[in-house]
Amino acid sequence: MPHPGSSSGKGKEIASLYEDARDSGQWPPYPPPGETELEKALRLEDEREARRVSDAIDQALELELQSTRRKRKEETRLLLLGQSESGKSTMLKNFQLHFTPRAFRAEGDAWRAVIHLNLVRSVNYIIDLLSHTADAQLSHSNSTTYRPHGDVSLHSQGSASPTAATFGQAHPHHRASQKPQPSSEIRRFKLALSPLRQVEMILAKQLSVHEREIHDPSNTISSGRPSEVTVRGGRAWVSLLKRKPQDKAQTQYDQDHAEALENARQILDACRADIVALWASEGVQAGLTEEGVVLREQSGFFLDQAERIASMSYEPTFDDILRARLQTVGVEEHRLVMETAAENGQQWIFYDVGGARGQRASWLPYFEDVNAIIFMCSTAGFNEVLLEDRAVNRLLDSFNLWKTICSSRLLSSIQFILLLNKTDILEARLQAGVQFSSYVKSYRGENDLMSVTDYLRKKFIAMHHHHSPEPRQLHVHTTCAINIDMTSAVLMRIRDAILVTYLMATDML
Ligand SMILES: Nc1nc2c(ncn2[C@@H]2O[C@H](COP(=O)(O)OP(=O)(O)OP(=O)(O)O)[C@@H](O)[C@H]2O)c(=O)[nH]1
Ligand SMILES: [Mg+2]
Repeated sequence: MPHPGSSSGKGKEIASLYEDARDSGQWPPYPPPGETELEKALRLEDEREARRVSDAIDQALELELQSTRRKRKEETRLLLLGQSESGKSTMLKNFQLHFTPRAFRAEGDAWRAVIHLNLVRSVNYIIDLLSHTADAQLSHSNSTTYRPHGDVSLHSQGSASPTAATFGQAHPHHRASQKPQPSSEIRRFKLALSPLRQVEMILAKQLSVHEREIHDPSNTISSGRPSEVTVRGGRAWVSLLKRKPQDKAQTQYDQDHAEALENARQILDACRADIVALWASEGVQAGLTEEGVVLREQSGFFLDQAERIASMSYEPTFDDILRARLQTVGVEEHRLVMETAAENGQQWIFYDVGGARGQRASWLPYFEDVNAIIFMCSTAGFNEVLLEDRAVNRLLDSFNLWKTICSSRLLSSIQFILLLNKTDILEARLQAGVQFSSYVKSYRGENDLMSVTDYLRKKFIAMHHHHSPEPRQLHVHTTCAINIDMTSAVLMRIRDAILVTYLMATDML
């Protein structure tokens, strides 16, 4: 909208004088000493003009504010919060799949490169881990990976609050320090799969992966897992990777890009049999067990489907896309224009944030002006530590984050939705005999999924009650965000809850 004073330089100048005088608390400005009648008449004319310009500015600002408010009322804004890997982006994908299936399907191709990079990084990680003897030993002490014998390092940070949980201390177990040299089998795999280093480089480059992410085996091994995929420039990679090689009207850059990806696919396809053999090898599995690495439970794990995914004809399925891991950096805005009959045309705006500790400061500006918060907690975090701070237990970090979010005054009148996610991993661990009570000392219930999720639900509700500045609605659901059917039932309930808030905000209820 043009500025009311912009057409008149003089008007603007006078308006600014007028503002200065008003800011200094002196209005109307004192007449200059010795003012003649003519000067006085000119001054009064200037003042009238200044007042007119200033009023016009105020009026324009007010109109703009009203229009923004009206527009915002027509949109539903949702903020996804939670620690890294709690499943925020995966939940967003579920929303896209359910409410904007056409747009989401169009992104399928773009996800292929991310899935390929996830797969290739797992392969390169295994080879590095099992062939770097000394580094591999380092990884054992630093790993964030779940260990069946419960030797994840935890810090008890119990507080006097009635909602604080008490976590068990670590029982580090030390292994003998000698480790065999890489076996001839690993050396053979290393040679056969060496072209995958190039594939990793190509994919990282095409996805615009952060430079610090480009492969460094020692970093990867010491983190105890394949490196994360983090892209630069928000969602730009999606539109870039959506283009097909046969598209007309491509720039040279687009063509080079498509060719590079095609190249990567061909190399991957040529290595397919060796990738499958690597993962099927008893020696490799024994080596991973020896290192205490459970890749199957890690984000972006695709080795079980390597045969299908590494093939030249591979098309990502929705299941694959939900399992793909792409770390969020900063805050991404996703505008969903609903395609479903009941919501057709409605706009839902999701703010998907990076959940790692270093990212959390960027959340604050989004606290104002959202209709609801969806807070995600990984229930599987009870025996895991944060990647960015291995001294901190994941569940305890979620508890503390939840308390902070609940106590924020900015959010006091916002609707809260809490999703207790990754229940599939939680259940698998409990069934494997990992005792929840060994990590959460205050837990007295049975070691099964129902009892543990019930405990967590009550704990989070109690914290919400205790820390909220004023009473507020809270909806709690247990989820497995990679399970489309289970999640779709939860989505309907979230949609209903949000719709009620939306109708209330637009004075329709
Ligand atoms: N097994 C299982 N995996 C899940 C579930 N939810 C998410 N994941 C996987 O966990 C990984 C991390 O999920 P994301 O959605 O990327 O996590 P995030 O909260 O967005 O993490 P940041 O972007 O780092 O803040 C992905 O590979 C998902 O496929 C779940 O319920 N069960
Ligand atoms: Mg994310």
